[in-house]
Amino acid sequence: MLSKREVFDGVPEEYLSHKERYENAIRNSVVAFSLVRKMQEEGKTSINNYRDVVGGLLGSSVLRDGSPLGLHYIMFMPAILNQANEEQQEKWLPRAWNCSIIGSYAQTELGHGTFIRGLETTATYDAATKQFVLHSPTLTAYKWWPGGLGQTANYCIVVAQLYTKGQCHGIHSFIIQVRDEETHMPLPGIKIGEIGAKLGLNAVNNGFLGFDNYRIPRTNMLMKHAQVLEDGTYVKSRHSKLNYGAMVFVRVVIVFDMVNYLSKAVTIATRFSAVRRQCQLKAGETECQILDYVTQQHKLFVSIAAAHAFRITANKLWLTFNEVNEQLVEGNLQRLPELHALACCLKAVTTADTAACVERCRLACGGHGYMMSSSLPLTYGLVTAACTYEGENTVLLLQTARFLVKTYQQLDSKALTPTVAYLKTAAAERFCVGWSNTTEGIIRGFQVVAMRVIIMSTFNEEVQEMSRTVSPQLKEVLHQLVDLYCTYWALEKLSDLLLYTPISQKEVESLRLRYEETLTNLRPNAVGLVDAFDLRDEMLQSTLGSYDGRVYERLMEEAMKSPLNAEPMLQSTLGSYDGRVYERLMEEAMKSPLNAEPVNYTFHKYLKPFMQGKL
Ligand SMILES: CC/C=C\C/C=C\C/C=C\C/C=C/C(=O)SCCNC(=O)CCNC(=O)[C@H](O)C(C)(C)COP(=O)(O)OP(=O)(O)OC[C@H]1O[C@@H](n2cnc3c(N)ncnc32)[C@H](O)[C@@H]1OP(=O)(O)O
Ligand SMILES: Cc1cc2nc3c(=O)[nH]c(=O)nc-3n(C[C@H](O)[C@H](O)[C@H](O)COP(=O)(O)OP(=O)(O)OC[C@H]3O[C@@H](n4cnc5c(N)ncnc54)[C@H](O)[C@@H]3O)c2cc1C
Repeated sequence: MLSKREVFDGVPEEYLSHKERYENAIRNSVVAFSLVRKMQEEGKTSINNYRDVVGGLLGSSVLRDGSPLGLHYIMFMPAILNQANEEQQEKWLPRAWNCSIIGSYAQTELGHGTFIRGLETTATYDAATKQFVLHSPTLTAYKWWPGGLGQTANYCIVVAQLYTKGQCHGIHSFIIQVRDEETHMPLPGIKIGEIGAKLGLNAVNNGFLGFDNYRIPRTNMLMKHAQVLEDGTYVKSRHSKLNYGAMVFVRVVIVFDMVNYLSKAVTIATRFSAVRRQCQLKAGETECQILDYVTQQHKLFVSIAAAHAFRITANKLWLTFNEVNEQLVEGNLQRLPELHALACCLKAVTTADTAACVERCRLACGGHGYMMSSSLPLTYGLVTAACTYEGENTVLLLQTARFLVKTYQQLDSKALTPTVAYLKTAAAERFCVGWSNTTEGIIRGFQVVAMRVIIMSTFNEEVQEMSRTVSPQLKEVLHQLVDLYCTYWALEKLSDLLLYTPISQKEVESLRLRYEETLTNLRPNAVGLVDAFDLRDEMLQSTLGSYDGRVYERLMEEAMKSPLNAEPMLQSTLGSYDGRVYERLMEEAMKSPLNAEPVNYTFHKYLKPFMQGKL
């Protein structure tokens, strides 16, 4: 539906100013998200399954550099679902869902992003008026980063330190109106604006927000988990981290988002590598497709495998997320730490790997990959941001490490949840079982090393399962992809395997050979494998990656869109296509600075005195 809309054509965004980009992004987002609303009206989507539609839309590249409405769907609504009680959901969700209000999520401040217990914004309860007073006591207390907050949102979820009866109860969430619903002017007591240009996501309208003793009704505190009663009494949540649920949701969604971007980047780079020819193996021979070089295959093929591995893992994570949430509704909090550790780890590993793979895809396209029109630089800007937002990756990995260490310490006393059951066998097998260069052997090795084992074993299990129903040819290719993913990471993480498993030098050598053989075996199917991601040209938006392979024609067409090329390249008064020779000669003549004034000053100073014989 979207690809039929002409609204996405026009001047490439790179040539627009920062302000024009924002205006363009609003125009395009309104077209895109009005389709979501239409689908909702036609019963094709509902609030319960909009992750696919909205996630697909944001990750599709139709909105190339992000959207100022993204946070409304990805965080504002999930935060209401996760943290508002039933009454509050009834009040706010219908308005949010039909976009009669647009929201953002304001947690991070100038001074604190990671350490959220250190946030400085205060929400102090005034029992006399039954209101909370929101205040930013310092510059570092200003909210900084929230997507869409600059000029777009009129509401947002604000995370602030809750004070009641003189006591601080830690951070809680509040729904806050920041702009007038009619005029869109910031409300008194609200200081709001946009934070400025960034490496990427420049259409997202990230904002800042400060409060000057700004009052909101008591009922605007999101009270699903903890409450403040009318007299100011504080009622604790069952678990202090239940308030972090929206972050867990977004971390899960980000894993799906990485699948989109990785498939896109590797489709572009693989198709380009099939078109591009460079160098002769023997003098006089046709130049080779660069896709035939084993070094090029090494750059690209692991991304094809990783895209499948991440998709399968994301689906499994989504199932776990829903299972644990159902248990939470029933009051069972047992698997919350496991879900948190899983979401942290998978968000961190998939964003870091995707960013590295997208950059490899860009390098694999040589100079042309450096062009904005290839879509690879923008894609890199989008995925590298995900390494930082929604929890900086190192910090998230430390959260997972904390969970693993804790679990390891309780190996003998506690039953292990499914995702960490491997720790028991790994602990027992360390150095006891020999190394084996098979997929299962590598997975067993990684169980000891405990990195990426979740992703690897899930990928392997799912492919084993699929193999029962697919053709023998497809089965073979799927197994090659699993093999490639496992051998690639075994070679990348050799130091860990050498340190913690009995892998020998000979086995490393044969692993390397096996890896190269798998690359060669996959080569004939490489283009077919990326075609199978089924990404339309309108989504790829790349000069290098289109299905028809017209790489060079598209590069030239795009170059001609540069405003610098708007003037005729011939730059000749005599040779223009329209034949307006004399008019052009006159137009050019009028550009002479000497024609800017009717009489030049030298006439009066030199020429006239000279002509009158006075000089
Ligand atoms: C399709 C579209 C896809 C993508 C979106 C596209 C565009 C959107 C772009 C950007 C959106 C970005 C939004 C944001 O960035 S919003 C801000 C996000 N901010 C963060 O993520 C902050 C990161 N920091 C934290 O999460 C926490 O502060 C941290 C977990 C690091 C520490 O929390 P805290 O200090 O409160 O806890 P600790 O004392 O360290 O731990 C105590 C205990 O609690 C456990 N814990 C922590 N978090 C959770 C949780 N969420 N659930 C369950 N348990 C949790 C922790 O492990 C400790 O456990 P234990 O060891 O047992 O004591
Ligand atoms: C594009 C983008 C969009 C965003 N959108 C939003 C939004 O909509 N709403 C919102 O509220 N926020 C948003 N954010 C903010 C984002 O959530 C934070 O930037 C992120 O959580 C990281 O926090 P920080 O910037 O404070 O980094 P810092 O925590 O200052 O990190 C700096 C360095 O310190 C290290 N570090 C910090 N703590 C530790 C530790 N305990 N141990 C070891 N190392 C540590 C980190 O690993 C990192 O190397 C966005 C950010 C970006 C980039």
